[in-house]
Amino acid sequence: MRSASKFPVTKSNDQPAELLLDAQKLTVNYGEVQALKGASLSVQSGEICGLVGMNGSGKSTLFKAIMGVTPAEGQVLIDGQTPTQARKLGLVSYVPQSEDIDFTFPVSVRDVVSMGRYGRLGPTRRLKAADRAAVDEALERVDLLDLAHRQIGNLSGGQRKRAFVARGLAQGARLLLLDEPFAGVDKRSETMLVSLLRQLRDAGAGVLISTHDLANLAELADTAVLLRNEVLLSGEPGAVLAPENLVRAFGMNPLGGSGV
Ligand SMILES: Nc1ncnc2c1ncn2[C@@H]1O[C@H](COP(=O)(O)OP(=O)(O)OP(=O)(O)O)[C@@H](O)[C@H]1O
Repeated sequence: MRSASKFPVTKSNDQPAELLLDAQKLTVNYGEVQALKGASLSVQSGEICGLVGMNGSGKSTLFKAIMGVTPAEGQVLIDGQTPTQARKLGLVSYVPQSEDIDFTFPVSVRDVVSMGRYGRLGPTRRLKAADRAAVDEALERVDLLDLAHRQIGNLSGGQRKRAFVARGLAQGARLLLLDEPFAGVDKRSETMLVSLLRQLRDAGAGVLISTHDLANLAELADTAVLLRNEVLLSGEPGAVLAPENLVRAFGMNPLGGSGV
């Protein structure tokens, strides 16, 4: 088990960890609703961080604030860059919740994965041989090469998630943000996604992932953050997900038991 993100993490190749996400005091208000209140968290290279909280606790808002697509008070640095700059440089890849994606859009699976290369292309957006090779490799890694021609909406839930993760692979993003990647996903896709995330982590990427699958989070994540519109607790998953903390975050223990 790796140490909490507050402390230095040493990657398997003994390279010192780099701070890939530094989010400080993020506050987001939607009119009267305070979705985020001074939330701070960090993710280092070689770290999978699990974001946990009940419905409405601000997880999706946090992802959008990190990406710079929802206005927020506070500061975000992605590999030392502002979110806008980090998106331009292809440093960060975001897989939103399925509900936030228009799957009727007339694009193929290959088109979606190719979008990961757009930041590197000129204004014509014409893929070069190296871009096509990167797209093919990403499709192969998520086992979607055979379905590359299909319209994105004509995939299963799990295949769609794999397509969006492949976009991040093709991009070579250093930081991956995944909002509920296991929701509505078949077992095979879930196993493949977990294996991919571990490979990316071991290659030095940073991963922030929200999930309701608390039972398996401690095995997947190196660190965990408990959110209830503010960060209640962050650190080693076993400690963060202790029953009494889950009761604080959810008002009950979602894993069962009395909790306290
Ligand atoms: N565009 C919006 N306008 C107004 N309120 C919003 C908007 N988006 C989110 N909210 C509110 O902000 C709060 C946080 O929502 P958010 O979607 O970030 O939570 P979440 O933890 O991702 O929830 P879930 O697990 O259900 O996806 C909720 O009270 C929600 O109703």
